[in-house]
Amino acid sequence: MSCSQSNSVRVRIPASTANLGPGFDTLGMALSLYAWIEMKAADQTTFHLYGDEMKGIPVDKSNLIYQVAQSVFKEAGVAIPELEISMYSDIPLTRGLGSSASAIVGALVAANELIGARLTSSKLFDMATALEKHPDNVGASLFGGIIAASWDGEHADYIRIEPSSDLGVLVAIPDFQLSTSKARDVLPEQVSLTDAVYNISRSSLLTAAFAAGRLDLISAAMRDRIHQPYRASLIPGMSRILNEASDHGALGAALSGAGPTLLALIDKRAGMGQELEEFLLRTLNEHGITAKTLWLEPSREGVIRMDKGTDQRSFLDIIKGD
Ligand SMILES: Nc1ncnc2c1ncn2[C@@H]1O[C@H](COP(=O)(O)OP(=O)(O)OP(=O)(O)O)[C@@H](O)[C@H]1O
Ligand SMILES: N[C@@H](CCO)C(=O)O
Repeated sequence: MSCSQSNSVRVRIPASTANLGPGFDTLGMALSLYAWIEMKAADQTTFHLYGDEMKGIPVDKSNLIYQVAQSVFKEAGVAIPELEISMYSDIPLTRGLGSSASAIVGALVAANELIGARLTSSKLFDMATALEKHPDNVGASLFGGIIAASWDGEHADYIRIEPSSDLGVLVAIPDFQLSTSKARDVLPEQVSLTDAVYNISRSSLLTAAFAAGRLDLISAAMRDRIHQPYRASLIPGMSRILNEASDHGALGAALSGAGPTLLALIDKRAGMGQELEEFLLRTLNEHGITAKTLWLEPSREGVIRMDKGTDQRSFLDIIKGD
């Protein structure tokens, strides 16, 4: 592989929320919270990880970013065994905001750009979904906006929906981590036909409501019976928040991904919802959970390459300035 040692690729990847209530493993949305990855071929593999969210991430070849990059090179039939990888992230780890998906998507796209974009975005989506095991987080981080996706074990299909410009997002991020595998372990092997129909109807309605910009339907459509009730014991206060968030100004509320973050959607035309924010924090506090809130937007852009076009800043300048 003739890849100049000085060529580097820098990408910005959005966080994501998966499931959006009833759309378990299928409906995701990109969020305006980001991670950045810089990658270049090197003589020896080195890592530069910046920021509090990178604590505990391995800095050897077992690192997820390195491993994913190598899978791209293998798929494309090229060899770049040694890499210099820099990463900064504002996406909290293991909280239900798609940190693993952002790392996978960033690594896939950076590695693919490094070799001249030999793999298609559809191939990258399939590889990302195979790694993450479900398409909702990775689809949102790749393509931005709202993603409805399905996965047959080999190929992922998706439709991207442009989020309404009136849609705002409030997340309450508890001060504890909950791994996706632990949150999946509490789910039942089977659900009843009644619960399946309950979810299919709401997930279909929610997808159509997003596509049509019908924010008034979100409250009814965001209810779920196949994952949130089973995960409630892992997040004290969650059931009350999901049941009562609409009384405090939310269009709807859901567990974000596998949790523990809770997400509420709002109509920005109605104001920024201080009462809603206080309700979320107070309810979690009453259940012994401390949390921080963030006001976010849907991210219309998915992963983007930052070293093209206007942005010529160094990686460290991005960390300081963005
Ligand atoms: N930048 C990174 N580099 C290496 N590993 C990472 C990185 N970001 C995340 N990971 C791995 O992913 C794990 C978190 O994945 P997990 O699926 O449990 O949570 P999440 O992706 O934050 O949330 P969710 O999937 O529910 O939205 C971390 O514990 C870490 O092992
Ligand atoms: N759809 C996944 C998202 C977490 O990665 C779940 O809820 O388990």
